[in-house]
Parts: sequence; C-alpha cells; structure tokens
Amino acid sequence: MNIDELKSTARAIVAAQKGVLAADESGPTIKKRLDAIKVEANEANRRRYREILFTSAGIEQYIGGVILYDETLRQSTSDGIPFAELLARRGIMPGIKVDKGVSPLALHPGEKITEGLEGLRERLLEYKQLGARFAKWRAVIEIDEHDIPTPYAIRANAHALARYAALCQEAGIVPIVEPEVLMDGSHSIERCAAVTSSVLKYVFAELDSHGVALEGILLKPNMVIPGIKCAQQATVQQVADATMHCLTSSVPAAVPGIVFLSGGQSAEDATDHLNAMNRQVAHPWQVSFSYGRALQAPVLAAWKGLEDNVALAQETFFRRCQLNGLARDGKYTRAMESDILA
Ligand SMILES: O=P(O)(O)OC[C@H]1O[C@](O)(COP(=O)(O)O)[C@@H](O)[C@@H]1O
Repeated sequence: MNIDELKSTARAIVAAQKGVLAADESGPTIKKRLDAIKVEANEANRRRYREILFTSAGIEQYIGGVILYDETLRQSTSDGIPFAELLARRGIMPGIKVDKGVSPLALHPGEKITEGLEGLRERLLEYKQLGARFAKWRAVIEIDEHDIPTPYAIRANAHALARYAALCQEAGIVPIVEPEVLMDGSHSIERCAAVTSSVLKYVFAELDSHGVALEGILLKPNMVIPGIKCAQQATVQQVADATMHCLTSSVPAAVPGIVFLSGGQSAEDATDHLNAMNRQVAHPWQVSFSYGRALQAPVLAAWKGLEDNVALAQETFFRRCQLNGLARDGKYTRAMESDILA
C-alpha cells in the first residue's frame, strides 16, 4: 500500500472550498430522479444528464471528486472523451461506487446489509485501470421506535465497510466509508445522535482491526438530525452542534476529511448545515460535502430533459457548487439563495 499516494488523493478531494459530487445513482435510483422530470431513463438520457453535470463551466473550483456508477465510468462525452478522463483533465478525481446495494440481513427483520465484497478485489483493479482514484461503499442503518438498529446489524455493516476499505487501500484506491443512518422515521435528534455515535464507534473499531490507514480514507456520514416525521424539528445551529459533538467524540483526528451525505435534506438546508459546522471552532478534519440530491435536485428541475435548458441547468449546478464551496469556509448566507445566478 502506498500510503503517501492515498493521503494525497484524499487531501486533494477535500482541498480548500472543495467537496464531492455524488453522481453514482444506481439504475433504479437514477430512474426515480429522471421519472420525476418525465425523462425516460434510458442509457442515452443517463449519459446526457451526466455529461451536462461534468461539462459545467467552473465547477473544478468547488468539486474535488465525482463518484460515478459502473455504467457512467464506461461512458464518454458526445465527442468521445471518457468521463473519467474529462474529469481528470479538469483536476477532478474520478471515483466509483463499488457496493452492490442492500439486502435484508438474515434473521434480523427490518435490517439491511450491503452486498458487493465477492469479487471486489478484481473489480477494483479494473476500476483503477479505467481511471478511478477513489471508491464508495454505503451501509444503511435504519432507526425504528423499538430496538432497531440492533448491535449485530451495526457490527455486520461496520465489518463489511472495513473489509471494503482494506481492499481499496490494497489496490491504491481511497475508500469513502459511508455508514448512513437514515433520516426516515419519527425519531428525535437525540436518538439519531446516540445511534450515529454507536455506528461510528463500531466502524472505527473495525477499520482499526482490519489495518486500514485512517490517513487514506474519507468518512461520509449522515448529519445528526431528527427523523423527517419527528414532531420536534431542529434549528440549523442545533443540527450543527449535535453533529459536531457526535463526530468530535467518534472520529479520529487522522481522518483527513468528513464529506457529508445529504440524505433527503433540501439543497438549501444541506448547505446551511455545512456552513454552520464550518463556522464552529477549528476541527481536526476538513468538513465538506458529498451530496447527491442536494447538488442535483435543482439541476434536474432546471433541465427537465430539454436541450434548450442545458445552459440554465449548468449555471444552476455551478451556483449550487459555489454555495457549498462558500459553506466550506462558513461564508454562506441563506440570502444568497435569492441572488441572481452569478
Ligand atoms: O441507492 P443508491 O442508488 O445506491 O444511491 C444512494 C445515493 O446516496 C448517496 O450515497 C448520498 O446521496 P444523497 O446526498 O442524495 O443522500 C449517493 O452517493 C448515492 O447516489
């Protein structure tokens, strides 16, 4: 393992003002997104949509890495430049989702385990040849009103994340470790904090047991937030305080960056929360973003599948990246949302 290479890749992804665009929606997820704007989810439209994102002017100032899906890593621009090469030429690291989605966890009704370890060593070698410099694996933890998540489900998912991370580092690929505690449900912010902190403790214990070098990973956690059906919603400052408190006590300082998922928050809330966290006292890691929906929802709404709307969609995307870049420095304000596109 070349730890220096892993470290410099991880640091480049979360360099000043930068974060990650999560454009790694699997087939069913991208279909849901395209269905919502009445665009047929065929190969040509998926490729065109991703091309619109990756060719947007100026995004390299704010985007250090893009997570791709297997199909997307093999696709090219209309004039034949492979997407991974296009991104690399722009100084953006190409990454790849390597998990194969979730299955029910046997004998644990209501809980899930992420699949994809079988054959992963070989797949990583191919992805590296195709230009991937980092990877992503998402574990999904649900919270219910009773005893879910169980300690066993947390441990099984943490173990799989660590096996994935070790295989990535062996292949010279930076693993993004994503244990997502879902915001579905009616749980309180305190319950989310308790579960998130327990999940992170298991994850770092497993990473340690597997010999993973923390300097060569990025962590992609959820923010600490009440369930969407919880009667008591939290302020931006409460989310920032609870999240930073939880991470400070669970994430070792050796980790170079924390890149949050957006998890169903609105684009504005996700930016505002990131901003509030970056306004707090210094933390040992870069605090950044790896948003899917919070970067892309406004772009899809602007594009609507029409070529006439491409310029507007790209300006919208650039603006969203820029606002999150400002939030990396704690310099975003909600008032900026109504500024005319810069
Ligand atoms: O269910 P899928 O297709 O694996 O997609 C899950 C999505 O969740 C993410 O991990 C986070 O996305 P959000 O920011 O929208 O929550 C993305 O990287 C990924 O596209």
